[in-house]
Amino acid sequence: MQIIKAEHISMQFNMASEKVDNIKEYLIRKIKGHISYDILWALQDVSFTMEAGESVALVGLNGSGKSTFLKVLAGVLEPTGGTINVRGSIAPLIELGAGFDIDLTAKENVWLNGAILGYPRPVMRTYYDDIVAFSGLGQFMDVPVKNFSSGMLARLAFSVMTFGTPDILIVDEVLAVGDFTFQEKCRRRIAEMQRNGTAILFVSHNMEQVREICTRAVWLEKGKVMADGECCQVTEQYMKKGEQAGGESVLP
Ligand SMILES: Nc1ncnc2c1ncn2[C@@H]1O[C@H](COP(=O)(O)OP(=O)(O)OP(=O)(O)O)[C@@H](O)[C@H]1O
Repeated sequence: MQIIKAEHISMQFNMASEKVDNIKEYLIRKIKGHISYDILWALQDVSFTMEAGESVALVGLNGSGKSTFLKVLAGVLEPTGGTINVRGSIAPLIELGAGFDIDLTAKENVWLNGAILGYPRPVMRTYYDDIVAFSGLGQFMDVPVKNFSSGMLARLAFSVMTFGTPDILIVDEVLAVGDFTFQEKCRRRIAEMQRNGTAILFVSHNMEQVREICTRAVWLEKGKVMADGECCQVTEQYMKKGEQAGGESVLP
């Protein structure tokens, strides 16, 4: 069963092309129509489908459009063009700390995120202890998350997003900031979710991790799909191209 169907997706960003020193100057220029923008196409005519239970990696150099595409799929960004159909629930681990209120404690944020994900309070009550235990942050649950390190935030976010069995788990580079003990735990949790039928959409610059978790890969470059196919083949093509470019930028 197809759970994601994205057709001809494009995403345009307007990048201010001159420096404005303060908000007052910005507003005056904006009212006078004196703000100029460069147009950047972060995604261009990207079509993508995903079957239930599949594990797909998005690979590509910095700025190639991976996070933008995940945000579009998760409904965080409205694409400039194209259509998207998603069947089922998405647990999005996209931006570290997104979905958290930094002034609230870790405990309050667990409840907040449970509500955002649509879990009733009695369900959250049954999951709460497991979420805390998995995060390993038991003694920090009453601390506001603004005082958390990026690794602690990643632990909390991963724990909150991966309880239950969402239809699709989106993981964007979040594992990179956790320490090796937590990365190992996350890998085991992802494998367990895969066994339970959750589809995984995974972004990482670590090709070893990508090959371990995914069977298919999609390679993005300058917002376009360069290849879509068997994971080892696509990642090899992608790395070969990178080596040939000798570290040259492929930013849009
Ligand atoms: N909110 C935004 N406003 C303006 N430009 C943006 C915005 N978000 C992304 N971009 C631009 O879109 C392009 C693609 O960015 P994106 O974050 O999707 O790349 P990425 O492949 O995830 O990169 P990385 O591997 O560095 O995380 C970049 O040039 C980036 O500057």
